[in-house]
Amino acid sequence: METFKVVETFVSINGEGKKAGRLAMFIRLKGCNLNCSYCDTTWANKRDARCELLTAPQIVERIKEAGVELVTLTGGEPLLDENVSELIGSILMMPKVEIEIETNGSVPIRYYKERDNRLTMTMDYKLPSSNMEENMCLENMEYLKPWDVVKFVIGSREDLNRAKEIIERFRLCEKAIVYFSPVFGKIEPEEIVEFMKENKLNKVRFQIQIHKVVWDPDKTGV
Ligand SMILES: C[S@@+](CC[C@H](N)C(=O)[O-])C[C@H]1O[C@@H](n2cnc3c(N)ncnc32)[C@H](O)[C@@H]1O
Ligand SMILES: Nc1nc2[nH]cc(C(=O)O)c2c(=O)[nH]1
Ligand code: SF4
Ligand SMILES: [Mg+2]
Repeated sequence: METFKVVETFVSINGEGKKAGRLAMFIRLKGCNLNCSYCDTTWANKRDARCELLTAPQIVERIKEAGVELVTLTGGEPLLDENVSELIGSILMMPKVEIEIETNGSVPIRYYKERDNRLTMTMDYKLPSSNMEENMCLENMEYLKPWDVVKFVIGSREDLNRAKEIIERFRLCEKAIVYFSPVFGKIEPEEIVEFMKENKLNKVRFQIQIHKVVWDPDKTGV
């Protein structure tokens, strides 16, 4: 049976996005195809990162034991695993369980177009300060569902202007739920809110990573 490279599993409150504040079980898969300037989980992307090789039934068992109804599948970049659909399918077999996939915007999401709102894509659009913008898979904008999230992680004024441009070009606020989030410690959160006010970004939501306020920002497993 196929196995998945799992660098950590833990229960915490979801600290980001539409499901923020709810208990969630995190499944973090190893490895990423990008190298964002601000990445807070570079340890999970290293070739020699320690991981468990778990089958889908083993992962499902952990979720059942934890008794949570929300699963956040993240990484690294979770959609790089060629068998990830099998894992998603197994998790969705559990009644009541919802999955949110944190994906970096560079991997096609079209394979997941037949899905209901128990499967949410929380997709980043990587801005200039990440140094990864050229890797964005723009066709993904056509495969967003109204319950999906597009997240702009913002580190500079240039990022803010670019995010606005992208939102307008792809009419993102009509297609999905749009979030602005500061690169932790890199930009004054207030600058983002001021930009939203100046530009009347009524449909954009602002967020801060809650887990970095509750715990030490460098702590893993929370
Ligand atoms: C660690 S990534 C893993 C999933 C996927 N690789 C991605 O980038 O979406 C999860 C989320 O954390 C965000 N993130 C990473 N480092 C951050 C930082 N220093 N400040 C704010 N958000 C950060 C990413 O932009 C992404 O939205
Ligand atoms: N508490 C908590 N919430 C999160 N939401 C998305 C996370 C991620 O790393 O993808 C994350 C994380 O690492 N911790
Ligand atoms: S895509 Fe996600 S995991 Fe990969 S380097 Fe960027 S923030 Fe880190
Ligand atoms: Mg994180």
